[in-house]
Formats: sequence, C-alpha cells, structure tokens
Amino acid sequence: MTDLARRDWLLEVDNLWCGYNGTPVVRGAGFSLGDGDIGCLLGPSGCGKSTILRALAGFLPLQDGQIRLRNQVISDPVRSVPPEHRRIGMVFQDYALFPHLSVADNVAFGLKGLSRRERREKVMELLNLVHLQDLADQFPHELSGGQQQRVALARALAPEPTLLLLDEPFSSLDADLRRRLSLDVRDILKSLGMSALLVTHDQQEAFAMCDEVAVLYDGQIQQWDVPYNLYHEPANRFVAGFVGQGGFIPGTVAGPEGIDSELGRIRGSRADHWPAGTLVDVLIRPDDIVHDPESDLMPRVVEKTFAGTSTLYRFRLSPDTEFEALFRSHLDFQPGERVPVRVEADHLIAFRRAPGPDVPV
Ligand SMILES: Nc1ncnc2c1ncn2[C@@H]1O[C@H](COP(=O)(O)OP(=O)(O)OP(=O)(O)O)[C@@H](O)[C@H]1O
Repeated sequence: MTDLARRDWLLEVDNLWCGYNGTPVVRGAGFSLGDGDIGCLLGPSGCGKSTILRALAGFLPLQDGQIRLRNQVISDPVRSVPPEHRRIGMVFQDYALFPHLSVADNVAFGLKGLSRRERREKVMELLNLVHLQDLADQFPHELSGGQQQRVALARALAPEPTLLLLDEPFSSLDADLRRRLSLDVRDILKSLGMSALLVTHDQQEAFAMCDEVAVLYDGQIQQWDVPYNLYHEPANRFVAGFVGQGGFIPGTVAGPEGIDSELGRIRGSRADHWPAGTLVDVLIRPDDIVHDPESDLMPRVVEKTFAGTSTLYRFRLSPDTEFEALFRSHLDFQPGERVPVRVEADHLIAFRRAPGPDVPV
C-alpha cells in the first residue's frame, strides 16, 4: 500500500470534481504521487482518465477540489495556474510532432533562453537518452511509430518539467513494441528521477511501468495502490473483476477459519469479517487452482485456450460453480474431460453477496 504518512508528495489531488458543460465526469477523485514515482490511471474507456489529465495540465477548470504540485495550489474552483506555467509536460497517443521540423528541431522546440550551442548540446543529450542520436536530422515521417514516440518523449522532457503526463502513449504501437517501449520509458524516467502519470486501459502496461496505479470507474477512483495489492487485495468487486483474470463462485462463511464452497473450504483472514452463515462470492484466480491427481474434486473442462507455455482452462463443477485455471501446457485435457484439481489460494478474496451497492470489504 502507498504509504499515506509520507509527506514528500510531488502531486496531491484532493476531492477532484470536473467535467464538461457543467456535468461532472470525475467525481471526488483523490490521490497523491511521490517524488520520482510513476503513477497510473487505469480504467475502462470513458471512465474519466483523460479528463483528470486535462485538469492536471490546466486545460479544464475544477468544479470542486484542489490540485497541488510541490505544495503549491495549481488548480481549485477559483484559481488556475495557466498550462504553460505549470511545468507539466505531456506526451500524447498520436505523438503530435511537427511534421515540417527535423527530429532535433522538434526536441529543441520547447527550449528557451539558450545559445545555439547550448541548445544543440541539450538536444543531443536528450536524443542520446532516448537512443535516437543518429536520427537527429530526419523528419517525423521517416521514423517508425516507436521512434516518433521517443522523439515526443525527448521533446516533453526538454524543458525539464516537474511532472510528465503520458496519455495512452503506446496505444498505436503493436503489442511487442508496446511492451519494450514501456519498459524503456520507465528506465529513462527512473534514470532522470522524473515523476510521471500514465493513462492507459492496458493493465499489463500499467503493472510493468508504474509504481502505483489508480483503478478508475465511472469517474471515481476505486483503489490507488501498488500493482501487487490491486491483484491480491482488491478493494471491491469492480477492481477484483477488472484487474487480472478470474471469476466468482458462491460460498458460505464457515467461521473465522474460512469459507465453504463447492471447491471445499477456502481459508483466509477475510472470513473474520462476517458471522458464520453469511453468503459471499469468492474470487478464484486461474493461478489459485492446481492440478492434483490425489484430489476428489473433479470439475469438467468446458473450454480451453492454448497460450504456448500455458493453457487456460474453464472448468464447471455445477451450474453455479465455474472457474478458470492456468496449467502448464504439458497438462493437456480435452473439453468434457473430468480433471482432479485443488484450490491453493494464498489470499482469500470474498465479497458479501447482497443486492444493492457494492460495499468494499
Ligand atoms: N470535450 C468533451 N465534451 C463533452 N464530454 C466529453 C468531452 N471529452 C470527454 N467527454 C466525456 O467524458 C467522459 C470521460 O471521457 P475521458 O476522455 O476522460 O475518458 P477516458 O477514460 O480517458 O476514456 P478512453 O480510454 O476511451 O480515452 C466520457 O463519457 C466522454 O464522452
């Protein structure tokens, strides 16, 4: 969990309300980003990620709340520091390079008050950083998508911003390049000690690149946490379903020792929260299920998805109890076959089964 007692926050967002034409899209969002940290806003399309970035960059007024950068208020409902005075850099999905300027001139664009020689030195330093020193005199249309995004990164870093905002920066690249470039960008930002906030709907990218991740849904932050906790300790049903794979099976609280389900007794500390007999839904992740020839639990394979080194199976034990399991691919079972399995969950994640609003437990 992010250490809330920390005081060296670079960015603090309190109770942020903002939107369009008087209608709020972001409703009461709050989070803090530490100096040198890379944070992420992760969520499905339309949940308000880019709207938060626009408010941070100074392009959208606040209906309520406050944004502080290095303890200075940069936005509240009555004040707004102009975007050009915030020292916040931006990298966009579509690179937004100037087509008529060379790579070097694109990077130099934001550099003010330097001599020609100093500018050239600074530009080459930045191009070295993003491994494009040999392409300084090329034009954007002569570069690949990944190279163009590196130019955009160098250009955003040139004025030495306090915070860098990255809005879906890799989404127009293919999956492999996307993964490599996101790790490269993380290394570059970390080598500079640069704080950044990334917007993405790709959780693998968020997890690989970021120190802390805010899961956003319907304009509200559901959980702001380190990736490990989002996966293993989701705060509510939405986060549990959105982050990682898995699904719910019905269960009944047996007492402090665990929850009874058709998969047997599932043990874990969360069962302490409810009286025995409470009906709950238990989250089963594919890696919580292991193949065990000694087990009497024999669900039937309903679906299999081969993925090279592993195979994802969907099992059914009864109409109410379906779950997924990830096995190494040499364990090869066919649809309809019964397979002995056992639950080996190191965390118990469960939510009370109740109509009405989802209550984090
Ligand atoms: N300029 C605008 N005027 C009116 N409504 C807008 C405007 N921009 C965005 N919206 C609405 O605000 C909501 C949130 O949009 P936003 O762009 O912040 O979502 P997002 O989470 O970044 O989505 P995506 O991943 O698809 O980019 C959406 O319902 C969208 O239709």
